[in-house]
Amino acid sequence: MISLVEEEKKETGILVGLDKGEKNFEEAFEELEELAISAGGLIIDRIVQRLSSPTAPFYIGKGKAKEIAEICKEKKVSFVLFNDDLSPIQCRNLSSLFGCKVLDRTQLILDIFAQRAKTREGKLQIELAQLLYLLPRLTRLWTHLSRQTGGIGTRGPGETQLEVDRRRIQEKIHRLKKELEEVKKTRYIQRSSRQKSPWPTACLVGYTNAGKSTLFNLLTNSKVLVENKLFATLDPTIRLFEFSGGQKIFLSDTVGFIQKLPFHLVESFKATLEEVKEADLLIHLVDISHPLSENQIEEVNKVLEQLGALDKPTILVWNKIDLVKSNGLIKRRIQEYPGSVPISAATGVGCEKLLLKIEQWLKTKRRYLSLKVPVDRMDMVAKFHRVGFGVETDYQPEGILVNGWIPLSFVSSFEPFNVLSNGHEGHENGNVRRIQ
Ligand SMILES: Nc1nc2c(ncn2[C@@H]2O[C@H](COP(=O)(O)OP(=O)(O)OP(=O)(O)O)[C@@H](O)[C@H]2O)c(=O)[nH]1
Ligand SMILES: [Mg+2]
Repeated sequence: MISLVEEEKKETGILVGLDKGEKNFEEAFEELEELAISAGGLIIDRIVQRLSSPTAPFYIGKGKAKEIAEICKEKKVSFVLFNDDLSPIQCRNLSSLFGCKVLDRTQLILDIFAQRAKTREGKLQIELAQLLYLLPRLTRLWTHLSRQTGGIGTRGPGETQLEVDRRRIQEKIHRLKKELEEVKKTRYIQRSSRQKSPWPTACLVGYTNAGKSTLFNLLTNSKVLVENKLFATLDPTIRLFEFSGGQKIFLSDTVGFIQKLPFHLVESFKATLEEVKEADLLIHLVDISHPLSENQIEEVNKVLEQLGALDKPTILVWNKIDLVKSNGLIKRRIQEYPGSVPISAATGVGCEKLLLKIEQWLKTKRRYLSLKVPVDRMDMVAKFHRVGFGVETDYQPEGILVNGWIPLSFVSSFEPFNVLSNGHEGHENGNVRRIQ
């Protein structure tokens, strides 16, 4: 529970939205408030201006801007947060009129990321995104910010770099990019050692707060931070998950997506998001209880497209079914999205079905082989054991009989041997089964 003292320490701010008549304005505005709260702010007022399009100098029109300036003075607010991105000029005009920090959606998201970044990679990426965003906005406006002592929108390079000229920022961007290249190499080495393993990687993706880390923890018995906050997870975590039948899969929990995810952020986080790009399977989690769940799917798909990962095999998972009162909604969603799976990562309901589905998918990546290997090729028997699962061996004087499930990419290396059966039948838990 938050104590009153903590409440007092929070920065107070006003939300300002421009309602251009687009659908879902209200929800996007609510999401902005959630973001502000996630960043540690306290929202004391929400102001909506209806205009068909923003005005160039003041975004919401000069009259409205003056009204807000009055409120800022009266209530001593420390920031005014806008629901869209502001141009550098709008930002400068508004902050000199309000006499406090003026933030837009992108800056806020960057700020949350800066608060959450824990690893060196995460910190480098967010710093790069902030500097890229800052560069075109580097005007006199920032001198007033540099006097602020921390707080929303000023973390990271804000306080220290603002008075530094463009050239030095560009140098820093260059350096960060180089450091990130190094990080990328390390990640690449880690990933290629995983790729040499016979087990594929599945990546949990989804809108922020969908429950990815909750499901990850449940399945892998891990303790990744779970919070009812936007962007709780920034750094990817990977664990090897073993099914009861013996198959395994690398499971990766990663950063959540959001609508209008700042472009620089996606660019800077490419090293992290490469996990998504390189994954063999995506598990797309959706909060079924969210009124805009379908929009969230679209937003996630947009980011996946930006990453070139939209065409990957994907299992759509409706999470948080424990929060849904009517079974009708769940049934409808499954009909609308054939093949999707309803679960509750919190209670574990439905997770068995999800695992079964992943297991079925894993099978499609493997083939059942049965071979007779000459006795002097024990190395191949060892390889069969290393890459296969459900492997059975029978030593006979004229050769070694082995059978089991082999990844498709390894099948050709066994082909020179006497393949007795290839993809037709398999032994599983002692039962012979026909495989399509
Ligand atoms: N009722 C209910 N709550 C859930 C369920 N799954 C997750 N939550 C809650 O939803 C909130 C967000 O969960 P996380 O697992 O942190 O979500 P995430 O997708 O990892 O979020 P980011 O890392 O921010 O992208 C937490 O408060 C969880 O306890 C569920 O099945 N039912
Ligand atoms: Mg998470």
